[in-house]
Amino acid sequence: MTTGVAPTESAVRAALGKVKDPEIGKPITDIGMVKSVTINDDASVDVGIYLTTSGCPLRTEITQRVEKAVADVAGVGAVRVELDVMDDEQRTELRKKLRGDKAEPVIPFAQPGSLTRVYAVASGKGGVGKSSVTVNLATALAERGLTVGVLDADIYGHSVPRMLGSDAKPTQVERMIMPPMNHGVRFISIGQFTDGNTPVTWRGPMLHRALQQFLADVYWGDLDVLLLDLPPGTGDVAISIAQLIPGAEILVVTTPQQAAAEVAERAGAIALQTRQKILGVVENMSWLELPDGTRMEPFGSGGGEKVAERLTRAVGAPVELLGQVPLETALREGGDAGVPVVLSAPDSPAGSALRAIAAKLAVRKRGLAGMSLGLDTVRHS
Ligand SMILES: Nc1ncnc2c1ncn2[C@@H]1O[C@H](COP(=O)(O)OP(=O)(O)OP(=O)(O)O)[C@@H](O)[C@H]1O
Repeated sequence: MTTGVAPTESAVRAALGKVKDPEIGKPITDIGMVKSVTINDDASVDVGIYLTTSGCPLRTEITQRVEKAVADVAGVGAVRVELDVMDDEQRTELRKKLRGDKAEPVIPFAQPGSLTRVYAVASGKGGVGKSSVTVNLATALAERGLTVGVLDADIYGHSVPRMLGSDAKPTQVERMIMPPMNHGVRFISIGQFTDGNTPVTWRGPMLHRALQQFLADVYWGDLDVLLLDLPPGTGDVAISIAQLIPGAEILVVTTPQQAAAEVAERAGAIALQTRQKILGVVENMSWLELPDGTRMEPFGSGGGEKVAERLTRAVGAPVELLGQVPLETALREGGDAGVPVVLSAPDSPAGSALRAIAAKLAVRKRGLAGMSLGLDTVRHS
């Protein structure tokens, strides 16, 4: 924006202070990424930027953000961005800045005072739409302005990256893993660390260690919500999560058809055993809307409500049916195309239902999650 007024370095630096690194989510001026600012006589500006790694997949985006911010400063002519890469010392500095000086990474969500709500999405069996619900809720929450992460811990299915429409790999800065982001959602999947579609057959301690790493070594930033896509059924992963993040709450996804008693019993048993709170139930594939507007219920009806009722009795605290999501081609297509239905067809019946569930989750108070379990009473009754 050339105005005849010569641009000042402080104005350019102030503009750079508004540019955030897409992965780290902090201003580039705060994390040592601005190497130099040179204002030339012809009002053009040269900006030197340090990338965290040479293979940084976001170099183009960072360059564009910097160019745009600087070009908007009064008096600035052409903008040139020159990229450089941090050396080891600078990366260590960055890690310390983000992580503090701790030798061993800790799980931020397990620390007292953590403000991140952690929702572990579970189902009694596979194929009920657990990953679809996770990804859509995450995207809808991000749309509402929340900072959201998804950890795909479904070691059998890991479909989160596909459903979020990104095959980007995480980058690594020192021992920190930077999660890629799409549709405003940061995500990490076991699938990003395995070759192709090789199924992962980790069990027990190895799996526990992998989860611990994903929770501690990944730089998630200050999340409002972290959603965990658990493998179907109950087992090692649910127990590990409860140990690693005691405040995580369980969100149960079921279909109307599922044997309510069975699902509720298992989820309830896990919650009691791990002393976790059950956030609520989402019924998926509830009905199919026919062209004439009538509803067909291929999987029967009432499953979600029954699961919620039984869970309420099992844990002795109210468990709500948070919503019912109809069967819809747009939802499946959105998952396949990597654009969740809450974005591709937000006003479709499934898109609206999922957004309404996200709205319920969004208004829950930060930091209170899992604090009052009320389960001790149940254990003794
Ligand atoms: N409401 C719906 N309408 C149409 N298709 C759906 C709906 N919910 C899920 N699907 C489709 O059903 C298939 C299974 O869904 P998804 O992968 O989300 O289930 P899952 O419970 O996570 O399965 P797994 O745990 O085995 O990975 C996907 O192809 C998905 O697009």
